[in-house]
Amino acid sequence: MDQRKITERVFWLGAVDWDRRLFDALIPLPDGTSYNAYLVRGSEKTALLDTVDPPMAPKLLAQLDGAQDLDFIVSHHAEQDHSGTIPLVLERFPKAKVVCTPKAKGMLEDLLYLPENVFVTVDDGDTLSLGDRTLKFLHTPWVHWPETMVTYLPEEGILFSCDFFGSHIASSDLFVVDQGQVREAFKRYFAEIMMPFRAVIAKNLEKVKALDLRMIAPSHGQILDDPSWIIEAYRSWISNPPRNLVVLPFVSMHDSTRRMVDHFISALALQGVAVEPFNLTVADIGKLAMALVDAATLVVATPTVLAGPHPLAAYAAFVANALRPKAKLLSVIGSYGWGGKTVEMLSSMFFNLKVEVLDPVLCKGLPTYKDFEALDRLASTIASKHRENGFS
Ligand SMILES: Cc1cc2nc3c(=O)[nH]c(=O)nc-3n(C[C@H](O)[C@H](O)[C@H](O)COP(=O)(O)O)c2cc1C
Repeated sequence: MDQRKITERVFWLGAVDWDRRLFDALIPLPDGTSYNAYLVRGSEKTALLDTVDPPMAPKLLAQLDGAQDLDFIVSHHAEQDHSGTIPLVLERFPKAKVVCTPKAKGMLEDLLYLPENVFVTVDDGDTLSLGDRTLKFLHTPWVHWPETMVTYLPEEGILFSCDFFGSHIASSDLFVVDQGQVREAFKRYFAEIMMPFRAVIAKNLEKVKALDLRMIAPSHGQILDDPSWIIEAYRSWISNPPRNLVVLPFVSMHDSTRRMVDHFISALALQGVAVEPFNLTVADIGKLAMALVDAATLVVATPTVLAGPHPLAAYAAFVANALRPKAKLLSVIGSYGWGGKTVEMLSSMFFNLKVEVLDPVLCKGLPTYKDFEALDRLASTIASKHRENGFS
């Protein structure tokens, strides 16, 4: 992809990664992704905002072929998918200065071996004149690392938001064309990357809302030329009360837990509670994260294996705890053969969540009618607690 003009003074550079299917060695990318860099050409100075993931460096460098000068490389975020090509850009433009927060400076030194003398650090609210264009830097610590910032271009009303408002989408459309189509990608990104920092994101959302905003240009996915809907979507994901929904990650080796899960899904449905089950042997962990954005209740279903939960259930519990969803209720169901500490071990893994732990339902071997009755009671308890709390 060649560089693309956004306005007379602002250009998209970067790479569309159509084939990538896994991010951070963890996150599934069903739609690929992009690494967006932006070039702002003022009447006197030129700035490149972020770079690309190192395997894509040749694409960015080719887009910079023929560029006369580059005065600044703004690094919003030290993670290598945005910063990793800074050393190569500096080789091409040795006089360029790297503009970042004081915290990012240390991190870029650590992560990229950048020497101290290439940096200009900026405080929250600082501006940098490029002549007839101005870069205003807004610190956004913990969106989603401690060193992050965003850049506002007041003359154009553009916010270069880096990972904030990002989405993993590979597309030839520079701008969002169909909000309905891309909403899930934005939600997936929020769930996987931003949800653990909800309180901080809420504050930064207020900062962004105060700007005269015509465009949000993130570092992954498409540019938003109608920023209002994504700001409202973020607000709802952060602040809306949880929904009348149970997220049910499960695993079963010999069908006993599976039979409990099937019964429990029906029992919840009969009580008017929505359920999203995730078979952990095949589940897309991004979809699980998205469901956790909304769910009022999390129930983990697992057999006992070597005295504790099945490792896949432990993995799902670890991820759910790390994402810090707004769930208010938690329980465990599953089957065992002779004994173990499955419930104790799983419950102790949710130390980040402020949840009420409901009585577990464990059965020996295959579930009997008594176990199904216990599952009915658990479903009924969940339904009434959802009703009492007004989760709809
Ligand atoms: C590798 C393995 C390890 C197991 N370890 C335990 C254990 O430590 N304690 C226990 O009570 N049952 C243990 N079991 C038995 C299972 O928990 C039991 O068969 C259960 O009913 C399986 O549920 P499932 O049909 O949903 O897979 C183990 C089973 C397997 C295959």
